[in-house]
Amino acid sequence: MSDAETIERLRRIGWRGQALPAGGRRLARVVAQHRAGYELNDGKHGFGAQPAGHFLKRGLDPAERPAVGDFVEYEDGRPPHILAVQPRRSVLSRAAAGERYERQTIATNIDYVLVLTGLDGDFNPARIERYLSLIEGSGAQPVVLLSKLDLAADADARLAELRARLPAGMPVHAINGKDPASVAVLAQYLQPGDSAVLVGSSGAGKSTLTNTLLGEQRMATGAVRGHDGRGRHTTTHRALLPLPSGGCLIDTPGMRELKLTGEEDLDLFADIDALAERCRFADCGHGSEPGCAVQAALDSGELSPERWRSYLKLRDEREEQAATLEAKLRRQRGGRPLDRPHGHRHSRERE
Ligand SMILES: Nc1nc2c(ncn2[C@@H]2O[C@H](COP(=O)(O)OP(=O)(O)OP(=O)(O)O)[C@@H](O)[C@H]2O)c(=O)[nH]1
Ligand SMILES: [Zn+2]
Repeated sequence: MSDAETIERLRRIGWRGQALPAGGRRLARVVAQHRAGYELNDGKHGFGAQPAGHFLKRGLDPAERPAVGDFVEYEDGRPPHILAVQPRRSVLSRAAAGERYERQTIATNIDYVLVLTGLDGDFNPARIERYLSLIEGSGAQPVVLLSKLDLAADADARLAELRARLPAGMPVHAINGKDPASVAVLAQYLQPGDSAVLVGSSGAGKSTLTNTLLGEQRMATGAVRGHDGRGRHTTTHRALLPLPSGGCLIDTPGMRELKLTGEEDLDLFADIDALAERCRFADCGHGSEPGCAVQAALDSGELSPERWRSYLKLRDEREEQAATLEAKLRRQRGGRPLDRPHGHRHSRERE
């Protein structure tokens, strides 16, 4: 196969690089990560691969290991070996829930994160804001999608509520995930070379929307879920799905259970931060302090009470999460605080 053909094939699965690697190395995208190794796709075939030894070294920052979405250079063999990870254009990550403090990479090289919420009982603006804060800083663009438009009597009110809460300019689309005409509005995020992930709680309609985008029945949906009818997880694989519109969808069950990392910026609430800078006291608690710009904005209606409450909730959640992570890390280091190098232990303890 010619280089031009290879490049064309890789572009189809989201590669944005210019030159193919030299020295007999090939390129493919990581579509799944298992305990036993990786699954790669080169735009034509899926195949298993192992990471080269240097990726397994203890003490290596987990962020440097190959992750779903990565374009990797590999060497053919039995099995093929991943030798290098190409620079990433975006990284979605969260705090790992495990023993040690680690940032877990959920997916890389994602252009759009489609945050899907049903306009039914699933509808929860606070949860949408949490997703958005997870995406903040990743390099990917969030898009808010509301499914089950066909079932919702109060869709307009819910849309208005949501738009009032979200930052201006945040794309929001209400769709019927079962209807190709309704879903067509998403083509702008799924153009050739684009990579998107679909996140949202179980039953929100991720598989349904994926099927409509694919134009075929590729994934098991809740409709064929069988006896319990409660919408338990049915999607058991991760995959890279090239779409007819030219983009591709990466399916990452890892994002389903959302956890804040304690590291996110609260950039979503930049307007509130700007307000707080106008408070008379730099350490204003925005309660009953004199000259509090936040309270003044609440009084004048410039800041809505809902938005202020979500800000406080998100901030508390983030602080709690950060404290948990810090406690974990401290336990792991034998009780020493975070930034204390081993050699300074005795002198610091006398302080
Ligand atoms: N009427 C209507 N039903 C929908 C829509 N989207 C999803 N559904 C239904 O909602 C149920 C759950 O949809 P799924 O696509 O399985 O949800 P999911 O997010 O993939 O769920 P998990 O696989 O558990 O994560 C199914 O019965 C779908 O048919 C929609 O836009 N309109
Ligand atoms: Zn204040």
